[in-house]
Amino acid sequence: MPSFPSSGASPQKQQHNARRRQLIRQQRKSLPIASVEKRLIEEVRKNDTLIVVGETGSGKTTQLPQFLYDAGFCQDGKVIGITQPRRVAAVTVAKRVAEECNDQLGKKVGYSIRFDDSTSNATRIKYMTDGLLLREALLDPLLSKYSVIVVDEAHERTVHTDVLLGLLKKVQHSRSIYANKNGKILPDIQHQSQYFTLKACQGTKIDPLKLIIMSASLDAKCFSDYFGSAKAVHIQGRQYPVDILYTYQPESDYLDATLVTIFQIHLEEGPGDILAFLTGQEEIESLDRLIQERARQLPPQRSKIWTTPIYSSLPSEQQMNAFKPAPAGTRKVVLATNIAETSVTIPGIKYVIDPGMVKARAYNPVTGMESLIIIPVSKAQALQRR
Ligand SMILES: Nc1ncnc2c1ncn2[C@@H]1O[C@H](COP(=O)(O)OP(=O)(O)OP(=O)(O)O)[C@@H](O)[C@H]1O
Repeated sequence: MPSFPSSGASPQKQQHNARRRQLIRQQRKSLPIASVEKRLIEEVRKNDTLIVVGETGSGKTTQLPQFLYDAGFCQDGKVIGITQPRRVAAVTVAKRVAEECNDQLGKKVGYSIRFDDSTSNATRIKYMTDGLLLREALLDPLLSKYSVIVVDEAHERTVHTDVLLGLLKKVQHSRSIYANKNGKILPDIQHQSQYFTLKACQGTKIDPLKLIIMSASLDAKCFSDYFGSAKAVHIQGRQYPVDILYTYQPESDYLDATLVTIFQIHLEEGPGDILAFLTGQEEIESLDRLIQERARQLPPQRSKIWTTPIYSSLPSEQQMNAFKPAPAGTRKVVLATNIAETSVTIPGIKYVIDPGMVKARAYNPVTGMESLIIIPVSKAQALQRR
């Protein structure tokens, strides 16, 4: 939780808070993105659309909005909006950034997802799902309260993200016309729909909309072409080195292989929590049962494993358990679907097991129906899981 200089806090608590703030400052400084802050801001000033590609963990999601805020992009009460494909990412990142700003969630930094809105009039850095921004655009077609919109994890290419990108391109166009005409609606506006949208905003000061498209693994050229040769910036480096170990042969039963690997790590490797990627609730529950059974057969001092699931249909409060630290001497094993793949940082994870499968929606042209099928992950997804 964020810490505040509270007169009521005990000296130990104040000391703890000061140490935590110091640690967060150091963590922020050590992120690869910290060394390119100036350059990024210059590029955003020069270009209306910017594509930012950087390794997972380089600090894009948490730091760039803070750089933009510090550079004055929230003057005149404007808001920086950051979209995420998943609710859990919007919530956890907003909490982290509020803590980094040493502020209460819902003040300078907040999140807004369907049925849960932590923002207030003071919010200037707003994390939200892409679906939520689409809904906002129905009420305010120029998205006039935003100075910058950051579309994060654009490589996911969900229907919402793709529709949003098309819509944002139009919004940018309308806003630049409006800004160039000093807010006057002139009769030379061709499309009626554009005319009415602009007319509704007559008298309000509207600047061009800055758009930033981000990911660790997107095909920058494809996005750049779509946005009229938009500039792409690559951020080099990651926060921690990663060793990647593969199985010699493909595993026919990846669930069993995951179980074996979890116990190999637990019994043979040093401390650190484990994150295993599975395809859905059923697999997660069945692996959870198998882990409990096997753990019961271990000697008491080695049986301390705490499993915690995270998948989209799990209630939000239960999803948050995955972010809690394990009791001392216990190893946490997070069993997750691809919900934990992007923009979600689970503290304490040292080992990641990726069987390389995902449950995806697929259209069957023979039956004319959509169904969920288990398929190998894309390269982009595999990169995100590292
Ligand atoms: N909820 C959190 N709790 C603790 N630390 C966090 C949290 N979120 C982020 N961090 C820290 O901030 C660092 C940068 O995370 P950030 O999400 O900004 O990176 P990113 O480049 O956007 O990665 P990705 O491509 O996976 O979204 C992480 O490596 C971690 O050290």
